[in-house]
Amino acid sequence: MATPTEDPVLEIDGIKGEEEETVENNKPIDKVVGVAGEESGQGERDMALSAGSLIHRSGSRPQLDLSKAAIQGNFEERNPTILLPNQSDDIFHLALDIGGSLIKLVYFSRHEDQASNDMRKKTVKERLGISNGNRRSYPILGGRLHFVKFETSKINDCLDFIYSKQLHHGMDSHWHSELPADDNAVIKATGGGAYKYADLFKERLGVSLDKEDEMNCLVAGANFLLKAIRHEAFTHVEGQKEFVQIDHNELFPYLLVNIGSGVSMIKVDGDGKFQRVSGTNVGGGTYWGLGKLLTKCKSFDELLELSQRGDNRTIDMLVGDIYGGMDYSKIGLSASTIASSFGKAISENKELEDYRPEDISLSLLRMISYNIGQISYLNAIRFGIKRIFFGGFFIRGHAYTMDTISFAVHFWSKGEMQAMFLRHEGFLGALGAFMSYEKHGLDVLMAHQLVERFPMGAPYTGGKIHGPPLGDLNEKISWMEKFVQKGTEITAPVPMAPPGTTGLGGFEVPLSKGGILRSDASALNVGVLHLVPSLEVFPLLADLKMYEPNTIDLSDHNELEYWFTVLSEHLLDLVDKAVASEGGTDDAKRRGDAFARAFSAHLARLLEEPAAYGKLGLANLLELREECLREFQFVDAYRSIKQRENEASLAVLPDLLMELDSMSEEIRLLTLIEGVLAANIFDWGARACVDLYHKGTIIEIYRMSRNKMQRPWRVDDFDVFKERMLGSGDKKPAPHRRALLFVDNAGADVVLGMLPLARELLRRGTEVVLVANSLPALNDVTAMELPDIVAEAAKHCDILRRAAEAGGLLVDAMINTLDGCKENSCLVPLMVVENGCGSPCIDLRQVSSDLAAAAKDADLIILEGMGRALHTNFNAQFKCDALKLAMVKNQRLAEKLINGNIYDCVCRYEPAS
Ligand SMILES: CC(C)(COP(=O)(O)O)[C@@H](O)C(=O)NCCC(=O)O
Ligand SMILES: [Mn+2]
Repeated sequence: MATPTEDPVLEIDGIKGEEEETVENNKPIDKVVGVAGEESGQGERDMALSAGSLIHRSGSRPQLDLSKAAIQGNFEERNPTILLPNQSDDIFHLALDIGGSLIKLVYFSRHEDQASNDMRKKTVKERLGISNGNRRSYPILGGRLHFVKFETSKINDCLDFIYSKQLHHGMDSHWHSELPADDNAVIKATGGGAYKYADLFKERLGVSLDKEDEMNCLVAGANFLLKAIRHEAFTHVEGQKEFVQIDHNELFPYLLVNIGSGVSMIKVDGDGKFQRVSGTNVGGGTYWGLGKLLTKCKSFDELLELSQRGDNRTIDMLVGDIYGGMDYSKIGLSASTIASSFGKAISENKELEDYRPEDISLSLLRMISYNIGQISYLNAIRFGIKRIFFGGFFIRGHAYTMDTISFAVHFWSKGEMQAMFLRHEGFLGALGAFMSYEKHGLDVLMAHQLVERFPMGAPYTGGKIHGPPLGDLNEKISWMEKFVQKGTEITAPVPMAPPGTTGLGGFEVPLSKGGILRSDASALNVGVLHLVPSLEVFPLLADLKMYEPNTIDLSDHNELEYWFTVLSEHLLDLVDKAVASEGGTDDAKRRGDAFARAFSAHLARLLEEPAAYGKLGLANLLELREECLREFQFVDAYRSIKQRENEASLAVLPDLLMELDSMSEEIRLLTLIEGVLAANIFDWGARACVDLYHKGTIIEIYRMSRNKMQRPWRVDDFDVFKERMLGSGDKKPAPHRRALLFVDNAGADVVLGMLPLARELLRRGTEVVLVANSLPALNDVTAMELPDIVAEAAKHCDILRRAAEAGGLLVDAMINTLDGCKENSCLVPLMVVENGCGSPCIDLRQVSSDLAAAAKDADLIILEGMGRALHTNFNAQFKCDALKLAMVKNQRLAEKLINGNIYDCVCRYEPAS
């Protein structure tokens, strides 16, 4: 049996961390499930202990209040501190939904970081007018919300799990094991099991279950998910998932159909405003109960799997059976319509044993799903509701079930209504129970503060615990090694029954494609939700509703296959670099191997079902790769390459600056833009460029690239840009107030390309903010690395030095400034902010609050590189002037996007719209 994963996690954290919650080094009452004292857990605990004395405590029940949460951190921190100004005391940990077949857990854990004390960042913040408001000055808070499920029949495993993580205690005893457990500990719980198992919880864990109304919880959970998670709802028609963007203002009313053992139909009119308008006793329990009796199946999933090989025509009475093979066209029924589920069994002289269990299961599944779809439709009609969301563990991500329900809704509504499903369908109740704590703060969070990630395990196990929790990375790797053997079965497309056996012969025909039906029926397609209260929408987007970051939509299968091949081919080289970056040790090699397996498995899964992880664009794939590297603790695979290229480029920078200074303004501007485009060739993420590096030194390649810069470029708006910058004739336009320069790669790209351009803007009186990644991605320069690079460059350039001083980038110089050198206050500053991401691309719906603050006074943005200006944001429209600069380092992209060739350049200038 595979080891466990607890996958869907809401992380309340500046930048993500490890997915697995750590396990405390506590002694068990009876049996500990988990790994004691593993490294990260101990670290987390130690930090918590040392900071504990700073936290104000009271005797009241611990609560979590995320309202007005804001990040407080510095460039050096991996997990910047989040301050919760309204967080009064401690936090509460756990909420449960104990259903007939599954127990769902939502629990919160938090970890601490040191407070930020970075002078450099503080000054930049002051410059940018970012205030810390009324934040309290204790060093907290980051955390995660985890989602886990167990089979109810294995409730003891669940209790062990809760015990091993000490989830049943408030934070005090969790982090201070010497403190006595809280005798009055109460856990919010919903579902029938909250009553049934209350005594067991008291007996085993000494906690009381505080029962929450199930409907209340379902609605609260659904409302939260539908408002806060971008790709939560989807339609499922003929095997195809389509994500539906729900406008918050148009969400209500909707019909929530929760299909558990029985079925509830709830009309939802708002937060806390709902009415159970109907239901049916024919639900998941009926399918499983009857199915068990009729087929001797041992589990729900086994029964579901059987249905995939079934042919219901052998047992259902079809219209054609009654009408001699003819349609009953007068009332619109085709011969293949089910006239009566199981109806054939009356007329045939057969016993139960004469029917195939597969056929019985399919007939049952169709009977129940159609029936639920039909009753839901009738209720929607009754209340004039257009949208129906289906949830509950009956569905469990099973394609055929969803298709059947969708078909029924479509059929009866004559296409007027669409069934929709929820990716986190199984956790509605538990999430709602969590939200019933007095102050949980989740409801103030918005879509842009949630980032969904897909750590290994999540897509396959859907948060299901199969054994003790994964403790440390080592265990995860062992699990990966086992997983990969099994994973070949899991990830490879499931061989299906020939067409006609599953879909044909029914109540009209939902044409599910065979290959899309999966045998692992519990695939919920849920990832990990990181909750990052500090993220904001980039305020300069012209129209958020119209904004789509991805230029390449991978729903075109050819495109998908092409990019998958590119990424697969790149994998070996990447693993080499990653392993080398960690000293090439045996441990690094093992992790490298695990990373390669994990990433390949992701690719295989996505190739099989591109919508498995939500809406998929190229940017998501590139980010997935970076996240996967981090999951296996490769912090910065290109670290030494970046250093080497920085050094080489800094060495030639003074000569370049001298050369530039000898030019006229016009020629200089052109040379600067050429320089940016030419230096963008240093891209370790592009196959063609990596091959180039074997053929020459950095400086040789740079020269070659510069010499090839012939205008016109493939996209060439330089003249319009020049006019805006320099004017024409006597007209001298005012300089931009502030420019945001989204920089790309380390080395020549930033040092010989973007820095000289920044210098030119500074010289003209424009404030410059260099916007760089928060976390490493390929050879992209990070915000943490930039100040040193700028400081080095400033040694050879007065303009850069003074601007960097004014922007607080040079710490020593800044101290002088503080000592009384007033002169600097009138200088134009050069600053650095982090963008909030760790990917070669950028989704401007989710950027750091620092960047959002810096954007407020900006009237020019310059996006540089393939990732930021082409793969994403090529079509983005801005409220201010925008310049997009990139060299296209991929032949196919060049053909598709600009009808050109590899190494062609893009200089797209778009004045404020
Ligand atoms: C990963 C990248 C977007 C990085 O490009 P950059 O933003 O550094 O210009 C780019 O290298 C890329 O799309 N690479 C994959 C395509 C290829 O190897 O041809
Ligand atoms: Mn890059």
